[in-house]
Amino acid sequence: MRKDISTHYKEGSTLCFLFVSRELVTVYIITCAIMIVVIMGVSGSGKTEVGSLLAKKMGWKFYDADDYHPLENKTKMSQGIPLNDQDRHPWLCVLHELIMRERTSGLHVVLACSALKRAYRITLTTGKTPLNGECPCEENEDLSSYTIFVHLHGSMEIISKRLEIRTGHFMPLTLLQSQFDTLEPPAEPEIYITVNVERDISEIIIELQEMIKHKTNQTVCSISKSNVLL
Ligand SMILES: Nc1ncnc2c1ncn2[C@@H]1O[C@H](COP(=O)(O)OP(=O)(O)OP(=O)(O)O)[C@@H](O)[C@H]1O
Ligand SMILES: O=C(O)[C@H](O)[C@@H](O)[C@H](O)[C@H](O)CO
Repeated sequence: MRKDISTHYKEGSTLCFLFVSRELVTVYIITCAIMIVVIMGVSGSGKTEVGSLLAKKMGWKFYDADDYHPLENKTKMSQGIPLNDQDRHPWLCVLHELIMRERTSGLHVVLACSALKRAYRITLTTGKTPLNGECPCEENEDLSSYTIFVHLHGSMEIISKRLEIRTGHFMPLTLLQSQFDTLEPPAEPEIYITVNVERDISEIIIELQEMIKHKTNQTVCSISKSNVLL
């Protein structure tokens, strides 16, 4: 009869199980990669609110891409001028470097980032883009199989109502239409979840936790088994 002698030990994100019988040791190693959860969507869709709360609940790290915009980008937006591909490129490269660094930190990461176009999401995950060439990073790794895009989806009507009452933010409501015009919702082969934001935040978080758990099991955990004869 098999006896589980070590039950399990946890180191980083790897779980190891040893099963010992009279003549055989079976070693199962389950490796779950560090996940990058990008909370994306138009301005006012709730990226900061949902992303920070989700990270807090899960004990994960949280970053807000707005904190990494160069001053010129923030100035432009606050003057009511939408950013273009050239404006966003260096910012996306900085974010790519950030999530690459985080891959070795041992904690899952939540990044709130508009990531409106497919090409922007490619830059985020690979450091490359069909629009502007490669990022000037020392090393680029393709993180697409470890990245889940959570698209916060809501109507122009609801989101503009929320922005009307938001205070102390550089992004004006007048830019909302251009955000919707630029948006390319995520699609296969991207790993993504679409969440309706037109309900209570606590409901959104509960649903997201479940959906992320499900996606994580599907996409980034692998199991290896080996037998050692005694
Ligand atoms: N589910 C929700 N129900 C009600 N209000 C919400 C919800 N989600 C976010 N809000 C509110 O809507 C406003 C916009 O949310 P938030 O600032 O998180 O959006 P954002 O996507 O990060 O915007 P930006 O990209 O412009 O920084 C905030 O005032 C926030 O408190
Ligand atoms: O790609 C973009 O146009 C920007 O990231 C914007 O989405 C703003 O940063 C954000 O909405 C303001 O917080």
